[in-house]
Amino acid sequence: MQQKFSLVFKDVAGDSAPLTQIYTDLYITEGGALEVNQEHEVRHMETASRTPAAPETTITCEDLFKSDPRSPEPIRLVLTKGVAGVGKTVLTQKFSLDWAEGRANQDLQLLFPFTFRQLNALRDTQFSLVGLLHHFFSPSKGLCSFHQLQVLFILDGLDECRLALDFSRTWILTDPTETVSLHVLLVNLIRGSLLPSARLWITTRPAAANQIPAECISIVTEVRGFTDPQKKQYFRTRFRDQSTAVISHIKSIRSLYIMCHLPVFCWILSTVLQKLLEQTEGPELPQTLTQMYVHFLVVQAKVQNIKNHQGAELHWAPETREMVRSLGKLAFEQLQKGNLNFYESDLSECGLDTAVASMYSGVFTRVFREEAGLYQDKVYCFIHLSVQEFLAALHVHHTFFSSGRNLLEQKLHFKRKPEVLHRSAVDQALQSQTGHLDLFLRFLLGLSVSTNQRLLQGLLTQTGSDRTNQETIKYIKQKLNEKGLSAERKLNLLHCLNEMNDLSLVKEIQKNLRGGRLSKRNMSPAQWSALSFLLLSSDSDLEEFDLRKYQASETAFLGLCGPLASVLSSSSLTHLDLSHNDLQDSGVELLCDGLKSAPCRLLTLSCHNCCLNELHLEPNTMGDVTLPLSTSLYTVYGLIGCGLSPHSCGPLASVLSSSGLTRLDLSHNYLQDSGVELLCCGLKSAICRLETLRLSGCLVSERGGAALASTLSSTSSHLRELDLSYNHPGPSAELLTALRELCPLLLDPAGEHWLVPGPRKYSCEFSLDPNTAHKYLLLSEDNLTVTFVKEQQYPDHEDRFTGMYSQVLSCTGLRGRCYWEVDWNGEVSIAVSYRKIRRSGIECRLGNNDQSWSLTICDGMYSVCHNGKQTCIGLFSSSGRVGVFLDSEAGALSFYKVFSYGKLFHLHTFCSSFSEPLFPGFRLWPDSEVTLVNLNTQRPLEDRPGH
Ligand SMILES: Nc1ncnc2c1ncn2[C@@H]1O[C@H](COP(=O)(O)OP(=O)(O)OP(=O)(O)O)[C@@H](O)[C@H]1O
Repeated sequence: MQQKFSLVFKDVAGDSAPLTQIYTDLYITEGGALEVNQEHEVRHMETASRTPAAPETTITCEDLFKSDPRSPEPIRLVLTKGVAGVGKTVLTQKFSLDWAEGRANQDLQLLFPFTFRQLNALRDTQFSLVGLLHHFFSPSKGLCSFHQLQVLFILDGLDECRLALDFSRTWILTDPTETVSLHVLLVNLIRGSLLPSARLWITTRPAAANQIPAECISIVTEVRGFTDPQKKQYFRTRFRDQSTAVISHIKSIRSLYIMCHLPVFCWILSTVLQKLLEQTEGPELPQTLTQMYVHFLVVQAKVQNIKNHQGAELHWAPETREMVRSLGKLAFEQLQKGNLNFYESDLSECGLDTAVASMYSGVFTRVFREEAGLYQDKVYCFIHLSVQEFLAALHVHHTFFSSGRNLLEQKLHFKRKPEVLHRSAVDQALQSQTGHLDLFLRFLLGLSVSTNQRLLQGLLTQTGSDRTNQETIKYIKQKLNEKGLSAERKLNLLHCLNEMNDLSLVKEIQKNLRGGRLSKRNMSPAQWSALSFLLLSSDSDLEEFDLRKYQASETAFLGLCGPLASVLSSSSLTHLDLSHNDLQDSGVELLCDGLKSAPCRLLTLSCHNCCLNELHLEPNTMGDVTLPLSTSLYTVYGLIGCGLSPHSCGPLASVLSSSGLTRLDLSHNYLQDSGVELLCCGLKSAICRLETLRLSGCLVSERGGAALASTLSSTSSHLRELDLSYNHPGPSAELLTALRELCPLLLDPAGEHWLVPGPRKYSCEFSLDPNTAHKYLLLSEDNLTVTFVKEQQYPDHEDRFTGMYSQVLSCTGLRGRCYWEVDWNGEVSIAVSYRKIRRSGIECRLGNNDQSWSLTICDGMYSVCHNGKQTCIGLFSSSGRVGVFLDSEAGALSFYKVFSYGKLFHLHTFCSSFSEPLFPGFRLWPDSEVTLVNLNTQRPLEDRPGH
């Protein structure tokens, strides 16, 4: 075993290196459901990159079989899944070598590593378990009883298994000496009928994981590839002195850096870079995905030529050219059929005879590999699906430009215009539900770039200059503006433009972002997609995107929902704060696409004050796929709602119990007891990872409080922080208080009066301060109304506003949660301000400095302003009522339009950390008036004249 696993391939020439020297630690997580993965591995990898999501439990190779002290069950079967090339095989080799060399897992007395490829070759042979072990492991001869021994079987690559593992119909076998078909033997070993005390470790790509019945599996782990530090470690080991320059080059090209998440890509990239660095000083390093694969192919060809022509550095010798073309044909034809593994018959269909194929696999060891089937079929595959897609694109490109035949449409064209081929490729890729042609398209378009064609001179026919690609670029941009395309497909089109070196869309967006604005422009769908592309490929790690920085208007926000959905589904964005936004159904629908996607790694979702009054959850439509969060958030303006209906809350519990969400802020929403009870079902699940739950002001009373208390006392709860302030838990508060040690708790203020929907329950009273009133303002006797009048004679006072702005402040500074309403007439600013605001000069204008925030209504036009930055909201009416809600601790100041029947329409929310008490204040223009409404005694608005 030491001999077998101590060396791994180091480079394309077939040189090996010690595994212990090359091996870089992998990021492995514990948990995760079985899933059917229809995603392409490369896209999956792009999505799974960036920083690992925080609360995942990582596990080391040594601890795989260590039982959880809380669980009495020993670990019998570990299922490790991971996409192609993520390092599963290398991991099992490292495990075996560490064991064989006495470094780890020494409690095991016997270890039998198998690959399913090896077993496939014996699929028609009958074996007993003992016989099988004797067949593969000669030192085990003479061994026929395992009962007293700690034994581990490793079965690598379940996805390649060609044996029919039928767990429901295979009869029970318990005798390790009884000879049976191999599939019977394996089924019984896996389900524990045969050698129940033996441990098993099965590795698989995700798509095949569900072949093993859940009841047979003790734990599921996932190899996630390299984290950023691990990527760097890999390149440090590979490049030593040159590693700093190599790492900084790779980091500068985001798409390549992201791909290095996958060890097999690190290997491909290292191979290319190593050769380029050896050949020239200061070489031009690959900038796009196509360029990297082109270099990879060139490196292989050179190695081949050097072997065949005694070191002469021919670029494309005729036999190499033929070889690449035949492989391209095979790649394309099998890609169309969806095949990743091929047999001799497949090769001969492509005109490749097996002897030639063996030669190819011997030479192109790291492009194409032949698996050693002992007696049966030989199996061939490309080292990674992306290599197959690249060669397939090469074949389609070459066929079109050399013969005029468009293989995608089976049509012959006399004029070989690139756009004709490209259009059909774009159309076909866009029609795919699964995106199976996305990468193929990227390569095909990348191959049209002249620098790539120059590198392949002698293999490819030149197709003209980059100018001939303009038609294709125009077509892609046109597609990006069309309706009905999924965010994923759009993103791929952006990648295609990148491969074609067209950065015009992205540059437009960068210009907008630099200008700090997204709202002023009416952005096209293509530009919104470009924004999401930019967000995903930005050099800085995207954990947080603060839309507020760009002053997005409501329309801008809705426009962003689509891109955000694709960001969610294809990045590891971990925190999303949508608080104080009018999501609207259409925006929500778009966002949900992203929230539902399996790779979404969202941990924190804040919907603080989103007027979220019903959480409606759709049933999981994707079988076993783990849905991190599949909510549809329905927005209703005003905080009057209908509460969570029981049927819609059941699925919420299941979402919580299948997601890694750690923080959920549902404050100021209308959840009620029934909603909270259902939420608790999810919280109690062993998988739920929620640590912080904010339910402040959610109309929770005793029943909800009791449900939360019982959840907190359950062993599986991870909750470490619960905010139940502004609710009425009643006697259940005592139960909750008793659990403070387990989970810090915010219960105060509490009381029945908080069980009223909407912010009016936070209403506060204050009056205006005559000493602050400008000389054109007259206060009523009770200091609750202010009117613009002719000049008044007021005594001088240091607090009085003087100069050109007719303003007044309240007597009282406010903190915490406060709500007030004002009736206004004419043209006014409704504002809050720190006390220290200046009282004269341009600086004192409410909203025009960093100490005040205002809503101004002039000519029926509403606008908000802080620190001189004004944003228009829209046209409404020339008189009416405005509600103001301040939650200084949450850092939110919201303005609402109040309709005559009491409903609130959210206008705007300022988010800021308010460091001092805020004084309500007003600015009035001629013929205007403002009255503070006493919310306790007021008559309904419609009873009064003028409304
Ligand atoms: N831990 C590691 N350290 C260094 N290189 C690694 C590591 N894991 C994998 N590699 C590199 O990646 C290549 C692919 O890895 P491996 O064959 O283990 O992937 P896999 O997950 O088994 O893929 P598949 O599902 O296609 O069989 C290896 O040949 C090796 O070059």
